[in-house]
Amino acid sequence: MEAVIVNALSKTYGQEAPRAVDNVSFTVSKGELFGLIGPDGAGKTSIFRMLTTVLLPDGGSASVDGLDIVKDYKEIRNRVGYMPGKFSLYPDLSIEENLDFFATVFNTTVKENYDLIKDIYVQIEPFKKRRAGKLSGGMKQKLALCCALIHKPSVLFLDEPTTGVDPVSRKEFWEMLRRLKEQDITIVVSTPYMDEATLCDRIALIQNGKILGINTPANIVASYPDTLYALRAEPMYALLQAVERYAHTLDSYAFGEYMHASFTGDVREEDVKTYLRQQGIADVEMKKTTPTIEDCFINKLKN
Ligand SMILES: Nc1ncnc2c1ncn2[C@@H]1O[C@H](COP(=O)(O)OP(=O)(O)OP(=O)(O)O)[C@@H](O)[C@H]1O
Repeated sequence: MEAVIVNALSKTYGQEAPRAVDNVSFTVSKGELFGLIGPDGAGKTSIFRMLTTVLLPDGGSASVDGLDIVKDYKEIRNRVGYMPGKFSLYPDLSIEENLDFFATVFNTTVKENYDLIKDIYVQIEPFKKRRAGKLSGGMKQKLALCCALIHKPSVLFLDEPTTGVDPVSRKEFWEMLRRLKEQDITIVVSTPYMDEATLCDRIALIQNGKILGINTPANIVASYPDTLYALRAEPMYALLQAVERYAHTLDSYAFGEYMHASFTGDVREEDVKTYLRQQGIADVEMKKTTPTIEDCFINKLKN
């Protein structure tokens, strides 16, 4: 069964502006962990806001848990949990006061649904008297997740939950999401971190309000159309410029301590190295590399 159905959803802010969300369609199955992957301004937040009924679409339709986001907005609000990208807690309330507050808003108690948040809450419980404004990024994020879960939603929307959080807390957070998924909660999560994309069951790559592709991370990587190389030489900027100038280069960009590049099919590794030697770049390390989601994203943007 589909937990979320999005059909040609659109949103424009103001008359002159380009569409922030442009004819977006996708579905999310019950119990699926679905990722919206895209850079700042891609339209992720606008999609979340429409699906959680805090923003009206101006085109298309969508349903969550079988309910229409416009007609059934009141009922949807009881069924979804929403963790907005920006800090959503009350900084002057303590951890336990924040949680109690969210439970009360939804006519429930922390006790009633404690099982659902237990794993996460025990990690911040020692600090339960501390004000939310004084918590570390990772702790705030755990508390925000508890608050979004406390009314036992069937669909959880998490907008960039790990932005600005340290790597260890990010890893823990994704482990928590996998455990929630086992409890049959459908999760739609957005992230600008490409490495997190691989942790989703399926992802939608999104840019300028449009979906560039939807598939499992493995299938997205498998559908990368060219042979991708990682190259390195000293100095890197000379290598980058030389590869960019090369007539047979399809795509080239810096990637960590390497650069990534793809070439037209008729070019062999030796040809590239010969060309680079002619350009005065001798000691080139060049190897085939498996594309990451980020490479796939860059490739789709170009085509
Ligand atoms: N209230 C608003 N008024 C005008 N334009 C807006 C408004 N909210 C968003 N936009 C514009 O709509 C586009 C999509 O923004 P949105 O916040 O949905 O993207 P995003 O992928 O969530 O990015 P971010 O992580 O920066 O929030 C952007 O160009 C943004 O400037």
